[in-house]
Amino acid sequence: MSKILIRGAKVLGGEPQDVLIDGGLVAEIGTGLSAEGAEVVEADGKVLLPGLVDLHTHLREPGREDSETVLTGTRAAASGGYTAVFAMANTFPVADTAGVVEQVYRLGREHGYCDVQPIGAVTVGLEGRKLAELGAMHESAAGVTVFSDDGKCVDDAVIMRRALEYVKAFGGVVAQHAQEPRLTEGAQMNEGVVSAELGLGGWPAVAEESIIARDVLLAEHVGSRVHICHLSTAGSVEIVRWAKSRGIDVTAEVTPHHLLLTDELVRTYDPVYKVNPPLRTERDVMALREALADGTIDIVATDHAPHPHEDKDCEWAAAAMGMVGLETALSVVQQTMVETGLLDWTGVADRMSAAPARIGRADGHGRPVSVGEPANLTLVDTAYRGSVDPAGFASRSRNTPYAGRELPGRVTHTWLRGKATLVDGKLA
Ligand SMILES: NC(=O)N[C@@H](CC(=O)O)C(=O)O
Repeated sequence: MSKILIRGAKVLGGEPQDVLIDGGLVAEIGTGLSAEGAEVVEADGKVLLPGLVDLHTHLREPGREDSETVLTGTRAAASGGYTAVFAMANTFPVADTAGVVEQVYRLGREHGYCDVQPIGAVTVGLEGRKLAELGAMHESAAGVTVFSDDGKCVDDAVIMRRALEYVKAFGGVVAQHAQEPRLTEGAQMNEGVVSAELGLGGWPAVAEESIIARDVLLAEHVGSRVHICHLSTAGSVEIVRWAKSRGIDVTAEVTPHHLLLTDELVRTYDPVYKVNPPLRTERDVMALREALADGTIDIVATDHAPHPHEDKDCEWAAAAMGMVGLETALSVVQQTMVETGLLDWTGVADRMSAAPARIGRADGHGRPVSVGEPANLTLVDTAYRGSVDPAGFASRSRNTPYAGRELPGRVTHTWLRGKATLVDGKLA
């Protein structure tokens, strides 16, 4: 395996240093390191971060290869600086058996762009009625630790309780998509001033918050760990803050789009802004940013949800929900969290690498950038300014809300165990 010398990189935004990769590991860090026998990458003051880890990605394979595959999704991940992604279970067939999760896991390893850690469904067929074979998925070659019916809420309290009890036995975690189904029947967007004006069915904050409140109490009751997907409201933040102060073992994520965009955008009627949970208000956005900064929200997760154009380029009500996110996540976080002074690069490394790896138990990922650790790394040109051009995406889908928008920062290199997956912004 080749030697690589990354010269003059600001490790986690600190003073420029050289980082030598050898044998798939970080071999040396210092100034004026010898380049003998090594390929040199001039970092020129770019920021070096641990490879990013996404706890919430939709790769769509098997079943919806028209929107994404494990190959195209992991190429998109490498382009965005990711070295590991957790693949959601809402595929066709659903990832509710050892067979399906092993297939997805194996495809990730074969392609080699980014490690794929499958998430197992909580219930058979995501139907919410009967627990899936959680133990068998954990025992399989895929070693599933995270379980989620994402896209659907595990709304039956008894099923949720049983799932929490079951995964406790092997240190797993249930990642809840918090959406009370009856309160969101016919819902099209955030319930508020804009939905009233547009006459679109409202999706109340309480539909999310009531499930989070129930589930942190259930987690406390059974002494298990629960993770809350894509928090979108100020009230959800308050509940998670309260639960953590009580010592409940809860973690939470926020998506880049909920850190930046609001429901005002729905006035365009452009379904690119249609997403689950919906874009909320400015007040919610500010509360989510503060919660990510103070650690109430543990991680940024993309909820990368690719859809083919025929599922998005239609009238609002008929359009699919979701946005792609892997290739723009770090730029949105730079804009909303770093350039606002809410997080430094050490904080970003925690929220986008160390903490998601810890929650999902992704071995070898989210490790500090230090000697002896696996060389899972990403190099970011933080001074770059440019507008987003979806035509350049590695993802098979183009449903980004940022087309034509200027965002800061660009990932130039990604290394997975010392092997380059992205070089000068181009996939290896
Ligand atoms: N986040 C989304 O808007 N969409 C997700 C599923 C979901 O959470 O509804 C998808 O799979 O497309």
